[in-house]
Amino acid sequence: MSVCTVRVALRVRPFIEKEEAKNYITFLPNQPNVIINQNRHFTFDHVYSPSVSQEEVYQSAIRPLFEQFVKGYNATILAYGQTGSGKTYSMGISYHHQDPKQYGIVPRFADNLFHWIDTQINNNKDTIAYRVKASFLELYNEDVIDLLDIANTNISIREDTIGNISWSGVHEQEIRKSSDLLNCLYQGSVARTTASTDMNSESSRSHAIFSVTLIQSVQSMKKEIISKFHFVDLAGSERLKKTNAVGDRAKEGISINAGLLALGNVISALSDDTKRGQYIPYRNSKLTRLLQDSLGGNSQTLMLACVSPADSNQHETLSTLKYANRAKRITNKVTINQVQSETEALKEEIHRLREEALLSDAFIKEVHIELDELRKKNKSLEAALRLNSHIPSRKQQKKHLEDDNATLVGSVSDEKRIPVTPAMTLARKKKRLTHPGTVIARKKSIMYPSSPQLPAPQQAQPPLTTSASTTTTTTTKDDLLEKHRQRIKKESQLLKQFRLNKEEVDISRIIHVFQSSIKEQKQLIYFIEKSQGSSAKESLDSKMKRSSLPQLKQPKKTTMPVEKMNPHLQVEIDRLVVENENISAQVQQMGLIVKRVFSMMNNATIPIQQIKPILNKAVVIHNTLMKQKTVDLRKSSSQLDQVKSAESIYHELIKIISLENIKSHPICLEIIQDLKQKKIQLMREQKELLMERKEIITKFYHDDASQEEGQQYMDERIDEISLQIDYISRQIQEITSTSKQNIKQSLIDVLQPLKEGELRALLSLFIQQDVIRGIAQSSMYQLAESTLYQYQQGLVQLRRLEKTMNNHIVQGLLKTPVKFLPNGLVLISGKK
Ligand SMILES: Nc1ncnc2c1ncn2[C@@H]1O[C@H](COP(=O)(O)OP(=O)(O)OP(=O)(O)O)[C@@H](O)[C@H]1O
Repeated sequence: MSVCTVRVALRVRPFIEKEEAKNYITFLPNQPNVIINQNRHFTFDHVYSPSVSQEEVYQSAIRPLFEQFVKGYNATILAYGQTGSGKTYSMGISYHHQDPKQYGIVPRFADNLFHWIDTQINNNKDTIAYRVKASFLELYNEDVIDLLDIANTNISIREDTIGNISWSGVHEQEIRKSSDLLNCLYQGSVARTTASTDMNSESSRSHAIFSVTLIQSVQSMKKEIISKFHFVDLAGSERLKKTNAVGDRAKEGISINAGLLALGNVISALSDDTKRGQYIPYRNSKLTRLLQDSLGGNSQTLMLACVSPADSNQHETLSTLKYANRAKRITNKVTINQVQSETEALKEEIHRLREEALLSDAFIKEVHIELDELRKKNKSLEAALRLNSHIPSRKQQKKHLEDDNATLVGSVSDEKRIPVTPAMTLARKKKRLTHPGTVIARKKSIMYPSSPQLPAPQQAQPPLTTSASTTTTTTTKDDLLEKHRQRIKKESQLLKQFRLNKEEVDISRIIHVFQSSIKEQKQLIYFIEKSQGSSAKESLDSKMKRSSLPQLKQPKKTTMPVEKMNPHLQVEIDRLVVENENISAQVQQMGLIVKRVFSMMNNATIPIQQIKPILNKAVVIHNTLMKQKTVDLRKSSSQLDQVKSAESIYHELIKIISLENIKSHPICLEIIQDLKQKKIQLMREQKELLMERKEIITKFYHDDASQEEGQQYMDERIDEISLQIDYISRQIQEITSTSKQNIKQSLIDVLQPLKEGELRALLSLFIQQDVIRGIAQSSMYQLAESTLYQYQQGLVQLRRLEKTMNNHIVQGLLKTPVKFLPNGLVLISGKK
């Protein structure tokens, strides 16, 4: 990584027709210096007088950037200057010149690039593949427009983890030859918003960014070098009065100035050594956001400051020179974008995996908790079963089995008391096949191997209860328990047999036998629970609950005794169980996301922008969840609860998204504080200017023509400051408002804590701004009517708010008489 400063080139265009050739700029031969009015010196990297040709500008200022661009560095040229100062002409963005000598920077760059690629291909003999893409964006009234695909509305600005800015969703045209690039330029410049103003018959009313991407694929090393070149033609900075702009044109002017003001603030922050490393207000406008990489980021940047030589534009020229002077001090940190695509992909993958791991960890925790609970329940159920039906504990069972095995050798079973389980049947079949010498003790009884080392059949067991031995028509709980006990015993015997005769055993059959056996056990438990009434319901609930654990693998379906269940009910239960599982998992995911967002918001080092994708993810989850809500959930109240909790989480999300909480993010508080300070400072400045202006106007009435210049200067400054205050006010309002629909309420919130003096200042400021705008749009002597009308309208609007304003100071203030003075000032006095 290397550090380089923003380079600045000054270009002074020739006089144009309507300008009086009265010069005030002095050029020093062979030196990059200019002197304004013989007293202000400026030094830049390049200074071009009106006689310098397009070719000279390209070769001296742009060619070095081109050389870096093809090595893999990003590059940006920013054309800055007042309306009609020659930005579009120099950049060549509005490509319609027939004379090649008049070609601007971009057409020359196109030729340069494809000539270079041809040479490379000839020299490198196909070891590197070259691809060129172009995009063309326009920023008009804070809307980003894709000039190569006007219908495209998917553009967004993204910042990766190391701060690189990328624009996604922008249409990128594949370029194969120089003329393709020029076609793009032409297509885009036709679509660009231009209009005629008093200062330029074809004035660009927007900021335009033409970008060329070069992708060099080094095939042997499987790596790519991607570099971008942005050509930025900024809209002209203009003052409403000077351009005589009204209506839409005036609105454009305000928006253009707001963008340029934000750009100026970014330049100031970056060029101020005392503020190095501090917050840079890139987010204040789309222009600065789009250009974030070119200012203080990973790009070699050249500012082409364009000025008019005309004396009448002296003020604008001076302000452009000051602007450019500040830009000189900005340092960028540039790196070659090697294998950028691969590293980006890996970074994203790591980020994604980290997030997944976080979620999985949480799920696993939840699963463990639920498992523990289930284990506890299982224990108590077993204990209850033992209590009810004398089932021996596992320890007892083991002992019992050992005792039984000891007595089983050579014994014969009683067919009435020993139920035949599938395992036993298998044993019988297996014996028939493998041990021809089996002795069949009785009809229907199980078979026992004649081999002495194999376990012999047990003796008939005495009935556990009297009913078990006497009742054969109705199966009682004790019958079943007895059956259960016998089955355990037999399974154990079978296992022993299998262990001894491994080579003859088909393992899949063993599994099958044990599966049937498990099913049998479940039937038994179900029967017992059913016979215990409410306990059956509990069992079903617990099964449902067990199934609603967050699933790391495929969810298991609840196995119910098929012959005891209504098949429709079984299907319905299965469906609900699966739904329940999904909802539960999603609710947990959302919960985690909300927690994460809250913790992120309390961390001042995390930019708000990083939080947004996570919120979006949560909203996607929420939407799927809400679709499921339409499913008939009457049968499951637990699911309704889940949906309700999902809704409450969603409302939390909505709050975050509507900036209610982001507002209290430390960065936001800092911005608001900063803006308030700036606003107060500007208001003070404006007050002083208004006083000065008043004096000038007074003198002006005394026919002191020499004051005209001063008055004009004041007007312009007041214009500028009003715009800045306007812009800052809007920003404060945007940041402090809870939602767009609720601006009135938030205005009250902003006004309520203000002291009376501050409120007066604020209101008078609003009114004065109206008056100033009125002055800008009408002539000095006819202002009274229109301004008074505007002023009255403003008051009506404020009074309308009065009802909703629960603040006696505001109410009192609105009743205060206000005097409209003929010089355009408004007197708000507390006294009648
Ligand atoms: N160096 C130059 N040589 C000859 N003519 C020039 C030069 N610079 C500008 N012009 C002419 O001056 C006029 C205004 O220039 P241009 O449209 O480029 O201004 P601009 O700064 O882009 O204005 P806007 O911001 O309003 O778009 C055009 O007619 C253009 O041809």
